[in-house]
Amino acid sequence: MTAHHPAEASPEVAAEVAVEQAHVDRVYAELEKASLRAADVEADGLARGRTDRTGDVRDEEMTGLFERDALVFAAARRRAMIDTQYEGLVFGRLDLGEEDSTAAEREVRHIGRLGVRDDDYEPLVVDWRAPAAAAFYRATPVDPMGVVRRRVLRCTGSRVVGVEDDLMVPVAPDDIVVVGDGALMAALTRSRGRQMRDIVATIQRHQDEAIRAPSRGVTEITGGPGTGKTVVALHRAAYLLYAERRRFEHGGILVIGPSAAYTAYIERVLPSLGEESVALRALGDVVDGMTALRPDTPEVAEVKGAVRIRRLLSRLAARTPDGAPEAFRAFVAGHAVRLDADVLRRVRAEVLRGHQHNLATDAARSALAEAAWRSVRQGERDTFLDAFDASRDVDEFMAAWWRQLDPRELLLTLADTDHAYAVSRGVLDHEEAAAVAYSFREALETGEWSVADVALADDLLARLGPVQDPEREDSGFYDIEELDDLSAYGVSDVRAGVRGGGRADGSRAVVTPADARERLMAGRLERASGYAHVLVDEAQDLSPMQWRMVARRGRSASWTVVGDAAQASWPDLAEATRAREEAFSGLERRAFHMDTNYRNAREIFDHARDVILPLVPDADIPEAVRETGIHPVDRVVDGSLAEAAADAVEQLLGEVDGSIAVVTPRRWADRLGALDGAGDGRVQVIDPLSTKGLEWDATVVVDPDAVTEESPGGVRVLYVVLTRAAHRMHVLRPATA
Ligand SMILES: Nc1ncnc2c1ncn2[C@@H]1O[C@H](COP(=O)(O)OP(=O)(O)OP(=O)(O)O)[C@@H](O)[C@H]1O
Repeated sequence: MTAHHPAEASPEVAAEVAVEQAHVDRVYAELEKASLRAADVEADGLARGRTDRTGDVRDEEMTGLFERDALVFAAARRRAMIDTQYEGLVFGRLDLGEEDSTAAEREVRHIGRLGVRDDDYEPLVVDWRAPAAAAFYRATPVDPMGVVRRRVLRCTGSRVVGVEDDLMVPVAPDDIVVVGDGALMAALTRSRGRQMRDIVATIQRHQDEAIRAPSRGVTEITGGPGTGKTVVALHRAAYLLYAERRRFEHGGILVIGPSAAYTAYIERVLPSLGEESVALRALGDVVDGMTALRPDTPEVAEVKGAVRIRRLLSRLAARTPDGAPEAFRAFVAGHAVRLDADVLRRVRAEVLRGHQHNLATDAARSALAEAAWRSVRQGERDTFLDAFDASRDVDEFMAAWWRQLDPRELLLTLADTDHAYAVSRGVLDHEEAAAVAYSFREALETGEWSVADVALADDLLARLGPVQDPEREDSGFYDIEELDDLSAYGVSDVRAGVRGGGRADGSRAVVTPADARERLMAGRLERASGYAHVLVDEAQDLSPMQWRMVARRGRSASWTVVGDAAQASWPDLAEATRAREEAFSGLERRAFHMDTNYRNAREIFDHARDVILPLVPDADIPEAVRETGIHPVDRVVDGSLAEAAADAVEQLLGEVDGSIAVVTPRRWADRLGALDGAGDGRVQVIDPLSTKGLEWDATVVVDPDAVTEESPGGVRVLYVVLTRAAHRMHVLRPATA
């Protein structure tokens, strides 16, 4: 499906390719030289610069040279990575000048993933994010910005394999050759792999405006399916890191997407643009120390995601923990002290008004001492308090009465239905409380948290504070070395093995109850760290509780927020919008709307549009730019659905070069699982919700009515599913019994 191979190129194209190849060769040669030179400089150059100083000027020269070479050296290393994994380092060229200029009068400027200069400090390649590259993306025939011709180079590693030109002036000067059918169309018709690619060579003008918008405040990017929202947002992250490197390298950029399948899908885009320092997190992976892939049922997800659950969490956090003593009895300074349950409850409530539980051990001890003194009031107060402080009985009591509480432990208490009823009185009805209790029993059976649980744990973490290490005195002076071994503190890398998405067939691993609990409690929950910029994709899907969780990580951040309401799977948009507005309160806003669908062939998108519009008349419908003449197949299957799906896959494997998804609701997942990995790994079987944000060359959509029925967002989720295919789509419906 690739449009041009050098072998097929006309002599005219071949000549232009040769011209570009000569320049690309120069760039690589320069990088090679600089790489060797920088290695030398690294070895001894800097030291010589310091000792053999002949004055400030020389010193500065040396430093300047070192810095430049170090940069180029880093660039050379990055280039090695780019060559092995991505498309070419140099991807664009501008010919700048007057409409009737001659070659000698025109400036030629090459654009690439990073900037490279020659020995004379002349730019051989301009970084795509530099102001000098803006015209590459912004020039149009209406506003050419001095550009006569814009050229996109297609490279494989260091080899130029094709060029695509756009003329920005009505008539090309005589010595300018214009070849190709336009780079954008060539890019869009290409086949898709398992991971998203960058679009750095073909960013469109309106996309560039969103990418280079100032970082301040909140930048909202909206638009229908396939309009490039995600890819634009990721290029924006790369741009911000370039334009304001100091600020963003310190605070960092957090990118949040809907699922682990999504983060795995997009994870190559930023490294391909030279940026690796961005934190990519799925919604089940936002809180350090906890990872969740499992979805709840739509009903439970709704209960866990709505703000009213906070009342329940607040009660959980304030409760006297299970197993805590009901009364305090001790001899202190010769007095028998007795504090009953009521007094203890009052002391606890009083302390929690001003402190987070896990950080309040000292405050609780002091408050208890005061209460004890009030109950005695004999002798010297200070003597009493000193004795209280030194008492072993008090130590023992405190260890049981005010032990450290892990948010996850509190959540798991809800697995007990009676307890769930008790703490949810007036907040949840009986049925809801029972469903929540059931969901935590599922966690205890599977050893897996649900995605919605993560936001609940984070809320509790904000109330309780992080769990504190056991007192240092306990571990003894000579044990200090062991403190480096974090496993002794229950810290393990829970992030391992998360990639790759949920199990499409809904199967469960078998685990013993003890293993399950250990897995649920593994690692340590960490307090939210603040980021300088937070980018939220598929923002329409965040529940109010998830917005609160994300907001804790962006208290002083600027934001990029990407979404499309018509693709929402969260049912109460109004409540979610309120929670989101709280996160952004007072920040300046700017909005970008994308209205061209670059993904779906028009025939496929028309099909999806006809499904959504009758039910969501105000859906944001983009214009699909690509027509193929190939209509999707939509048919009722009389015989076996699994066989029909296998046939469709077989056919599509012959028709497209790239990736294929079989999207199936839960009820058919078992029967279709065998197709996963077919076609040498080109075929993926996936559940409807996990398709959010992803795309394939072709899709087989199984039982669309069941997709709607099983999904929290109903037809909106079916709309997501029907807009994932770039080139071909089969929709298979079971015959009704
Ligand atoms: N300027 C461009 N050049 C080449 N490809 C592009 C361009 N803009 C978008 N695309 C391609 O269009 C497809 C859709 O982009 P993307 O996934 O970012 O859309 P989206 O708006 O986030 O979609 P959705 O909301 O449906 O998940 C991707 O394959 C992307 O690479």
